[in-house]
Amino acid sequence: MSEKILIVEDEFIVANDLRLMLERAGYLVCGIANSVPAAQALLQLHHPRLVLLDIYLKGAQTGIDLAYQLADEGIAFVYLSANSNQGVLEAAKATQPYGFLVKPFREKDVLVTLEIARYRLEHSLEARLQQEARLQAQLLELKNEASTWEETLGSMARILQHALPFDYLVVTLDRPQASRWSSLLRIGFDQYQMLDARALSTISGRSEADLQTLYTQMPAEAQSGWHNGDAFAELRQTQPLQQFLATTFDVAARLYVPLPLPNGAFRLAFYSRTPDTYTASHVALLNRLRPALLAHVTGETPAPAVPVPLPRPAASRFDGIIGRSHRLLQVLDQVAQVAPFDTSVLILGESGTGKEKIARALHDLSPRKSQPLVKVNCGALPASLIESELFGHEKGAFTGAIARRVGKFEQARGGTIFLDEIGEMPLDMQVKLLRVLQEKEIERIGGQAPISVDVRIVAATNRHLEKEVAEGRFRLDLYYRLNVFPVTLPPLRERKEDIPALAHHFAAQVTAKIRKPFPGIAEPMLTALTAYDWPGNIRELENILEQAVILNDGHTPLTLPRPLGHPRVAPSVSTPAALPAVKTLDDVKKLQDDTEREYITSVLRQTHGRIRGAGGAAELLNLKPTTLESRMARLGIAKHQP
Ligand SMILES: Nc1ncnc2c1ncn2[C@@H]1O[C@H](COP(=O)(O)OP(=O)(O)OP(=O)(O)O)[C@@H](O)[C@H]1O
Repeated sequence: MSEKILIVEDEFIVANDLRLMLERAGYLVCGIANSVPAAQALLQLHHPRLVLLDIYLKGAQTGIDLAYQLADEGIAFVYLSANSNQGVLEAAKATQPYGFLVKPFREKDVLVTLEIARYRLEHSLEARLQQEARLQAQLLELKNEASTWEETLGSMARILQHALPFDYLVVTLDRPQASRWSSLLRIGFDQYQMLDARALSTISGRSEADLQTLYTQMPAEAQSGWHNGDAFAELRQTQPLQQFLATTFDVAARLYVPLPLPNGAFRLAFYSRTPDTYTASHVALLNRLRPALLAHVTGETPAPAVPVPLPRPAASRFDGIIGRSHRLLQVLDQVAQVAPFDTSVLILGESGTGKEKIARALHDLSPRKSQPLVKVNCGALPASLIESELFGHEKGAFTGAIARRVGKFEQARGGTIFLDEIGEMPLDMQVKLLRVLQEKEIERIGGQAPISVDVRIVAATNRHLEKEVAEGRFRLDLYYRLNVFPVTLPPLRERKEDIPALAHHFAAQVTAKIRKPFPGIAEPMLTALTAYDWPGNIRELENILEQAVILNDGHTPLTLPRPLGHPRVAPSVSTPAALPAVKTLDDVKKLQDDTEREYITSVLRQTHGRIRGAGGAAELLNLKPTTLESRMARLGIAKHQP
């Protein structure tokens, strides 16, 4: 093996124990450092690929300070820590370590954690190199496309976005005769709006001349650099352009890279609304891409006088995923980034945030898209069935195994398996799953020989997996294997700007399904939807819209079917997927009437038959009492009973 490893630990006895342990396992320990400067010197000398890193060290700097440097240099690191407080753990976690070992450690845990770290390093390195090669090729291709300066910039933005996130980009081309600048605002996945001084003036209310001055009189910085969060807030105090961009586009971080040309420079300034977006690795990436980025600069054509919206790519890569909030776009960027590779992906997020939808998008964007995507709901399977469900069984393997059964892993061969609710998987199955991940082989129950399977694993959970690990319900080694590429879906309350588009989407979907006109959504309903916190996330929103459509008369805009946050009073209204087969218009009408009758009856049951007044059924249903009464008459609901 002879993998080089550095130990950064200030307790000599601990460090020495580790050294012996690692050497026994075949690692090459290239040194022991007890402080950050000592570690930096050894890093320069030996270039190890792995570092075991204590948090508290001799001197002022901690292991967390060193971790940022290690991450930038692509060196895998595993923290060694005694039980630290929550704040320190949070700070350590933010550096995205490859593993965590809590003192005192068992030899087995150290070796397993290091093995996982190596696996993750190889996979992330491989993925990074492949991604860079792809970026280079795509940027170089731009040179061959005959297009305007605007189109070239738009394509460049699209190519860079997934490796280098931004919400706004300013590109300046300095030439001895003149300088020119262009700017792009991200308005959707793969969609950008070109903004020149005139467009910016419309948005901000400042004069065009003013803006021209602001953009052109920025001192040209010679050095690359980035300002995140507080550092950007400080920069705003001294640079009026940054102040303008922060207030106009709500940006909170900036990355700046000047790329020198033989006579001039090509300058890129990326801005993000997420305060901690940029790192040295982004600067390094842009410098590596420099030849490809500059290749098209010389082939520019003059800009048209009027700003043009950039053309939309023919088909969005995320059809059916509604929303363009900054938080959702970040997730889609990650998905686009990881989709082409075989890397395992762990999708995290509260219930109903769209984890399954993202898993499908991931599969559809991958080279496996023409092969099956097989879903397994680990939470819904009894422990006794899960093994046979996943791996299959041979005829006669156990009582009741009357025929051979092919498991989900085999069904997914060449494709993707989506392990939903992975946090619910029993511990003994977790061991077997780990084996599949390591060996890429499964064994049918009662089978004679292992069967090799080429399957990409996408798992999802709404549980806090680290807590599950801490409480002994989830294996640490499996967690690290699955957590190679985590994607976290934000809850709906953190991206409220997506609510109106989602509401329209669901209403249109249900009306089309039950062939009812869609008269739009009333403004007060939209306001209430946006104000609400959505504990059930998108699924809850979808249900509300479905109920609103069913109760709607087909002419007046949709109104809330019940006060939001009010517990559902009707027996569950079926989701569109579960609607019975609807073949004729009469079926549609009957279905609508049945659902409406059921719903109104259950509300009346809750109000003990009271229609009018505060807390009455009419108020709960957001209807006029007279409207409710006439609906009840039509549906044959007696007033006094339900
Ligand atoms: N961005 C989106 N655009 C349109 N529909 C969405 C979006 N996100 C989720 N949905 C819809 O919301 C519903 C819930 O999504 P999904 O089942 O993917 O959530 P989940 O996080 O997997 O839920 P759970 O944790 O309960 O399994 C589905 O009907 C899905 O189609």
